[in-house]
Amino acid sequence: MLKHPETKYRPMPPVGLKDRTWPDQVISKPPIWMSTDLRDGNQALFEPMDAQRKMRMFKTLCAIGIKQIEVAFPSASQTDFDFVRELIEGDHIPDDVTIEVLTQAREDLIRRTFESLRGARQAIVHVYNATAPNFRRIVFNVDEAGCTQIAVNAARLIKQLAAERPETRWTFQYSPEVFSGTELPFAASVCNAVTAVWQPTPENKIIFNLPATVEMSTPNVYADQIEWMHRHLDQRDSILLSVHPHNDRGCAVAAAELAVMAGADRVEGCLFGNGERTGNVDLVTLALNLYTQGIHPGLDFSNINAVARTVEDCNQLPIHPRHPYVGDLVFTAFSGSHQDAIKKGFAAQKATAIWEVPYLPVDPADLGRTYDSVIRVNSQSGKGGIAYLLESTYGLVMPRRLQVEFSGVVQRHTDATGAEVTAQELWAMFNAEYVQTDEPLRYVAHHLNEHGHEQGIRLELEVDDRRVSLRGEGNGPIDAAVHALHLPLVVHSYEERALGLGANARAVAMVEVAMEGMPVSTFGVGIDPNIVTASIRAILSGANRLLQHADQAEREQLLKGLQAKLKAVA
Ligand SMILES: CC(=O)SCCNC(=O)CCNC(=O)[C@H](O)C(C)(C)COP(=O)(O)OP(=O)(O)OC[C@H]1O[C@@H](n2cnc3c(N)ncnc32)[C@H](O)[C@@H]1OP(=O)(O)O
Ligand SMILES: CC(C)C(=O)C(=O)O
Ligand SMILES: [Mg+2]
Repeated sequence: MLKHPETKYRPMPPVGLKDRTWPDQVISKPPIWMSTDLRDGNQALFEPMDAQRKMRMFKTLCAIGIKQIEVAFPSASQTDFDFVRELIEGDHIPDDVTIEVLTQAREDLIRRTFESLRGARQAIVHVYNATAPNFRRIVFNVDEAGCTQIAVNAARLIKQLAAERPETRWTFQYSPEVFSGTELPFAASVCNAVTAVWQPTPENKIIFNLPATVEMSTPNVYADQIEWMHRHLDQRDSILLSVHPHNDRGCAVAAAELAVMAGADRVEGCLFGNGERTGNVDLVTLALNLYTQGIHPGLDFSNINAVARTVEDCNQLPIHPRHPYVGDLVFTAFSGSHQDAIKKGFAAQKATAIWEVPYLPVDPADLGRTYDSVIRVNSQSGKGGIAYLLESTYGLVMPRRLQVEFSGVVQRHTDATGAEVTAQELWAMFNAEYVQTDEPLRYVAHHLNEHGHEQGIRLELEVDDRRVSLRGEGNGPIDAAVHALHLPLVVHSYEERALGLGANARAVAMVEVAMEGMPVSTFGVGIDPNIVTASIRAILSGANRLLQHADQAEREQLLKGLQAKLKAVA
């Protein structure tokens, strides 16, 4: 990079529109959408779409609800010409959709363009010539008058050829290419010269499309340019003002939005921002930005994944995983505090209509996306995400302190592997850590019996591979089981819940236990179709985990009572 970029690059001068009104405008309705996926998008591909892919893209655009579709540059290639013919002759164009075609402002190309449209019910003929000073000087070698003449001659020819084909309902469109780099008074004067030829009326409007062929400025400058044109075009009420932002500076979406605030009626762009270089403005993002403001864009993205896969197939280009609204990762939270807030947000959302889930600007379900992949767990995650995945996938609702304890187990795993953990892996870890913990005490069976006012239990266990039978009494089965174990076990908390529904439902019991004389407490979990069995298994799980965490001396001390009992029953 240069030490002094000012020796090579010039800043974009401001427009100087002191009384601009666009900053105070609020977009309250969608613009007219025009898709140029099949033209600007198509011309920017490694391999332009073949006829089959073009048709697939066209049908997708129609299904989404786009009513103006630039389908080809018919004079550029036989494929494009034939595609227009196929659309018309095959009657593939819905009545409420208007196809559009692009041509340079050259007589032979314009004639061929009209040829491609023979028999169309309605069509937009779009003609362009570059108006920026470097193009006038370098590409065309004409002065301002010469440049205007190119546009005017083309406009005249288009008007004449349209008049010869009254069976088609024609709309005329003119683009001063590289408008973003054109002096505004000159851009307006070329457009006004074209208006004088086409003589539009409010009932029969023409389209002036003002492209940021190359995005050269901050979006506010583009908005000023559009507002300036909005004020200086002749017969503004007979003109649809269109914008066509490219994304060279990464601001095309913002530029389009500000341009609509500045007076644009129509936006040209491509799905997911395909197009020359860094792309045309992304129509999907624009539409869904409106949607999240409570304004229906008039386009249907209720199955956005299907649209994305089709577009990827047609363009043979992948969509970035972080692309707004559609990327694989945009409804995914990795970090703990985000996961926690999203989990709480989904729970709170059940009680309110207005979308308020933190960190998610849109309900994924509105776009046909599921909550399944909302939360992912890696080393940046906390208890919230883990709890959400286990709850949403397996119906396991953990008490808060168990969430904290288990997240430590997961954290050790993710720190060691560096990898993301799926819900299935979390469930396996949870089972291994709690449910299947059967060393040194393994549950075999239990038998309850009444013992006066007390609950009696006979507990069959395997202890260090030895089958034993232990008896205990208490004020309920759990208390009786604790006494039967002859361990200094204290139960701090107990929770039971159902896992699953109906005949397949199982009980999950979660206990927080400690041993007298040991400073730590831990959780034990039991799962069983029978609630008492689940509870006893939970007690054994907790006891085993405490014993596993104890050092040798502690372990011997804790097991003293049980060992004495085992000797006595031997
Ligand atoms: C910003 C955009 O996206 S614009 C659209 C770009 N898309 C395309 O170009 C589609 C593919 N294009 C093509 O296949 C070809 O360019 C064609 C078939 C349209 C024309 O091909 P050619 O006749 O070989 O001309 P070429 O493309 O080289 O254009 C150069 C000539 O056209 C002139 N020209 C370029 N653009 C325009 C225009 N909009 N209006 C009038 N003349 C133009 C140039 O001044 C140059 O004239 P010169 O030969 O007298 O110096
Ligand atoms: C032809 C015009 C509208 C164009 O694609 C551009 O300027 O980017
Ligand atoms: Mg373009």
